[in-house]
Amino acid sequence: MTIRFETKIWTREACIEAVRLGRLPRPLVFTNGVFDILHRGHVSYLDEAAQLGRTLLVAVNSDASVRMLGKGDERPLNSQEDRMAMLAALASVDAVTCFEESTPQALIEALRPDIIVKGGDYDMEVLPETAAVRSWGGKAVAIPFAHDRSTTKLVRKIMAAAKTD
Ligand SMILES: Nc1ncnc2c1ncn2[C@@H]1O[C@H](COP(=O)(O)OP(=O)(O)OP(=O)(O)O)[C@@H](O)[C@H]1O
Ligand SMILES: O=P(O)(O)O[C@@H]1O[C@H]([C@H](O)CO)[C@@H](O)[C@H](O)[C@@H]1O
Repeated sequence: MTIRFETKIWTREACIEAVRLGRLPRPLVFTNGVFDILHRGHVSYLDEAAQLGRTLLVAVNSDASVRMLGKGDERPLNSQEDRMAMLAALASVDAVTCFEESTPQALIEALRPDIIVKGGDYDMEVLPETAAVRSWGGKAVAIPFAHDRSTTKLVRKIMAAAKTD
Protein backbone atom coordinates (compact mmCIF):
# COMPACT_ATOMS: atom_id res chain seq x y z
CA MET A 1 0.00 0.00 0.00
CA THR A 2 1.19 3.57 -0.71
CA ILE A 3 2.17 5.64 2.29
CA ARG A 4 0.48 8.85 1.19
CA PHE A 5 2.62 11.35 3.09
CA GLU A 6 5.81 10.05 1.48
CA THR A 7 4.87 11.97 -1.68
CA LYS A 8 5.64 15.14 0.31
CA ILE A 9 9.34 14.18 0.55
CA TRP A 10 11.42 15.75 -2.24
CA THR A 11 15.07 15.66 -3.16
CA ARG A 12 16.75 19.05 -3.04
CA GLU A 13 16.83 19.22 -6.87
CA ALA A 14 13.17 18.19 -7.27
CA CYS A 15 12.18 20.72 -4.66
CA ILE A 16 13.97 23.58 -6.42
CA GLU A 17 12.40 22.53 -9.73
CA ALA A 18 8.91 22.25 -8.17
CA VAL A 19 9.19 25.78 -6.78
CA ARG A 20 10.44 27.07 -10.14
CA LEU A 21 7.47 25.49 -11.92
CA GLY A 22 4.96 26.81 -9.35
CA ARG A 23 4.02 23.33 -8.15
CA LEU A 24 4.59 24.55 -4.59
CA PRO A 25 2.41 27.68 -4.66
CA ARG A 26 3.44 31.00 -3.13
CA PRO A 27 3.54 32.58 -0.66
CA LEU A 28 6.18 29.96 0.11
CA VAL A 29 7.07 29.61 3.79
CA PHE A 30 10.44 27.98 4.51
CA THR A 31 11.80 26.66 7.75
CA ASN A 32 14.70 24.40 8.63
CA GLY A 33 16.06 22.44 11.52
CA VAL A 34 17.07 19.12 12.97
CA PHE A 35 13.72 17.97 14.43
CA ASP A 36 15.42 15.01 16.08
CA ILE A 37 12.66 13.96 18.49
CA LEU A 38 9.44 15.60 17.35
CA HIS A 39 7.56 17.29 20.20
CA ARG A 40 4.62 19.59 20.88
CA GLY A 41 6.72 22.75 20.55
CA HIS A 42 7.69 21.68 17.01
CA VAL A 43 4.19 20.80 15.83
CA SER A 44 2.62 24.00 17.21
CA TYR A 45 5.38 26.07 15.60
CA LEU A 46 4.93 24.32 12.25
CA ASP A 47 1.18 24.88 12.36
CA GLU A 48 1.71 28.61 12.98
CA ALA A 49 4.33 28.75 10.22
CA ALA A 50 1.92 27.12 7.75
CA GLN A 51 -0.67 29.81 8.43
CA LEU A 52 1.73 32.50 7.17
CA GLY A 53 1.50 31.40 3.51
CA ARG A 54 0.15 28.80 1.05
CA THR A 55 2.97 26.26 1.16
CA LEU A 56 5.11 25.23 4.12
CA LEU A 57 8.41 23.65 3.09
CA VAL A 58 10.60 22.15 5.82
CA ALA A 59 14.30 21.54 5.15
CA VAL A 60 15.90 19.02 7.48
CA ASN A 61 19.61 18.85 8.27
CA SER A 62 21.10 15.62 6.90
CA ASP A 63 22.70 13.31 9.47
CA ALA A 64 26.17 14.53 8.42
CA SER A 65 25.01 18.13 8.73
CA VAL A 66 23.65 17.49 12.26
CA ARG A 67 27.05 16.16 13.28
CA MET A 68 28.60 19.47 12.13
CA LEU A 69 26.33 21.37 14.54
CA GLY A 70 27.89 19.80 17.64
CA LYS A 71 24.65 18.87 19.40
CA GLY A 72 26.37 15.78 20.87
CA ASP A 73 28.05 12.59 19.72
CA GLU A 74 24.83 10.59 19.94
CA ARG A 75 22.90 13.00 17.71
CA PRO A 76 20.91 12.65 15.62
CA LEU A 77 19.02 9.87 17.37
CA ASN A 78 16.64 9.58 14.44
CA SER A 79 17.99 9.23 10.90
CA GLN A 80 17.31 11.88 8.28
CA GLU A 81 14.86 9.53 6.54
CA ASP A 82 12.88 9.05 9.76
CA ARG A 83 12.96 12.74 10.65
CA MET A 84 11.69 13.65 7.17
CA ALA A 85 8.91 11.04 7.35
CA MET A 86 7.68 12.31 10.73
CA LEU A 87 7.49 15.86 9.39
CA ALA A 88 5.84 14.83 6.12
CA ALA A 89 3.10 13.07 8.08
CA LEU A 90 1.98 16.39 9.59
CA ALA A 91 -1.04 18.15 8.08
CA SER A 92 0.69 21.54 8.40
CA VAL A 93 3.66 20.47 6.25
CA ASP A 94 3.37 20.51 2.44
CA ALA A 95 6.87 19.47 1.49
CA VAL A 96 10.05 18.22 3.12
CA THR A 97 13.59 18.18 1.82
CA CYS A 98 17.09 17.75 3.20
CA PHE A 99 20.30 19.80 3.10
CA GLU A 100 23.88 18.64 3.59
CA GLU A 101 25.58 21.90 4.58
CA SER A 102 25.93 23.33 8.08
CA THR A 103 23.45 26.09 7.22
CA PRO A 104 20.46 26.29 4.85
CA GLN A 105 21.77 29.48 3.21
CA ALA A 106 22.47 28.04 -0.26
CA LEU A 107 19.13 26.23 -0.38
CA ILE A 108 17.27 29.38 0.66
CA GLU A 109 19.06 31.34 -2.06
CA ALA A 110 18.05 28.70 -4.64
CA LEU A 111 14.39 28.59 -3.54
CA ARG A 112 13.86 32.30 -2.77
CA PRO A 113 11.01 31.72 -0.30
CA ASP A 114 8.65 34.58 0.58
CA ILE A 115 8.94 33.99 4.31
CA ILE A 116 11.52 32.22 6.44
CA VAL A 117 10.59 31.09 9.93
CA LYS A 118 12.46 29.90 13.04
CA GLY A 119 11.37 29.41 16.63
CA GLY A 120 11.70 32.15 19.23
CA ASP A 121 14.99 30.69 20.47
CA TYR A 122 16.53 32.54 17.46
CA ASP A 123 17.12 36.26 16.98
CA MET A 124 16.13 36.64 13.32
CA GLU A 125 18.00 39.97 13.05
CA VAL A 126 21.40 38.25 13.34
CA LEU A 127 20.76 35.29 11.01
CA PRO A 128 22.42 35.44 7.57
CA GLU A 129 19.24 33.85 6.16
CA THR A 130 17.32 36.98 7.16
CA ALA A 131 19.51 39.26 5.08
CA ALA A 132 19.07 36.91 2.12
CA VAL A 133 15.26 36.73 2.26
CA ARG A 134 14.98 40.50 2.73
CA SER A 135 17.18 41.06 -0.33
CA TRP A 136 14.36 39.80 -2.58
CA GLY A 137 11.54 41.45 -0.59
CA GLY A 138 10.71 38.53 1.69
CA LYS A 139 10.21 38.42 5.45
CA ALA A 140 11.86 36.65 8.39
CA VAL A 141 9.52 35.64 11.21
CA ALA A 142 10.25 34.18 14.67
CA ILE A 143 7.45 32.14 16.21
CA PRO A 144 7.41 32.33 20.03
CA PHE A 145 9.02 29.38 21.81
CA ALA A 146 6.13 27.36 23.27
CA HIS A 147 5.33 24.61 25.75
CA ASP A 148 8.86 24.62 27.19
CA ARG A 149 9.78 21.62 25.05
CA SER A 150 13.05 20.68 23.33
CA THR A 151 14.69 17.51 22.08
CA THR A 152 17.61 18.16 24.44
CA LYS A 153 15.26 18.25 27.44
CA LEU A 154 13.61 15.01 26.36
CA VAL A 155 16.98 13.30 25.96
CA ARG A 156 17.98 14.45 29.48
CA LYS A 157 14.70 13.12 30.89
CA ILE A 158 15.19 9.73 29.22
CA MET A 159 18.79 9.51 30.49
CA ALA A 160 17.71 10.39 34.04
CA ALA A 161 14.94 7.78 33.92
CA ALA A 162 17.40 5.14 32.64
CA LYS A 163 19.79 5.88 35.56
CA THR A 164 17.08 5.29 38.19
CA ASP A 165 16.18 1.89 36.63
N1 LIG B 1 9.23 24.67 21.91
C1 LIG B 1 9.37 25.27 20.72
N2 LIG B 1 8.54 26.27 20.36
C2 LIG B 1 8.70 26.88 19.15
N3 LIG B 1 9.62 26.55 18.24
C3 LIG B 1 10.46 25.56 18.54
C4 LIG B 1 10.38 24.87 19.78
N4 LIG B 1 11.35 23.91 19.80
C5 LIG B 1 12.01 24.03 18.63
N5 LIG B 1 11.48 25.02 17.86
C6 LIG B 1 11.92 25.40 16.53
O1 LIG B 1 11.90 24.23 15.73
C7 LIG B 1 12.97 24.23 14.79
C8 LIG B 1 13.75 22.96 14.93
O2 LIG B 1 14.39 23.03 16.18
P1 LIG B 1 15.19 21.90 16.90
O3 LIG B 1 14.99 20.61 16.19
O4 LIG B 1 16.58 22.40 17.11
O5 LIG B 1 14.38 21.83 18.26
P2 LIG B 1 14.85 21.48 19.70
O6 LIG B 1 13.78 20.62 20.24
O7 LIG B 1 15.18 22.76 20.42
O8 LIG B 1 16.14 20.59 19.50
P3 LIG B 1 17.53 20.58 20.25
O9 LIG B 1 17.21 20.46 21.70
O10 LIG B 1 18.18 19.40 19.63
O11 LIG B 1 18.23 21.90 19.92
C9 LIG B 1 13.79 25.51 15.08
O12 LIG B 1 13.43 26.52 14.17
C10 LIG B 1 13.37 25.87 16.48
O13 LIG B 1 13.47 27.27 16.70
O1 LIG C 1 17.15 22.61 14.68
P1 LIG C 1 17.98 23.83 14.77
O2 LIG C 1 19.23 23.66 15.59
O3 LIG C 1 17.22 25.07 15.10
O4 LIG C 1 18.44 24.06 13.23
C1 LIG C 1 19.55 24.77 12.84
O5 LIG C 1 19.16 26.07 12.45
C2 LIG C 1 20.24 26.90 12.03
C3 LIG C 1 19.60 28.26 11.83
O6 LIG C 1 18.90 28.32 10.63
C4 LIG C 1 20.55 29.39 12.07
O7 LIG C 1 21.27 29.78 10.97
C5 LIG C 1 20.92 26.26 10.81
O8 LIG C 1 22.04 27.01 10.41
C6 LIG C 1 21.33 24.82 11.11
O9 LIG C 1 21.79 24.17 9.96
C7 LIG C 1 20.15 24.02 11.66
O10 LIG C 1 19.17 23.83 10.65
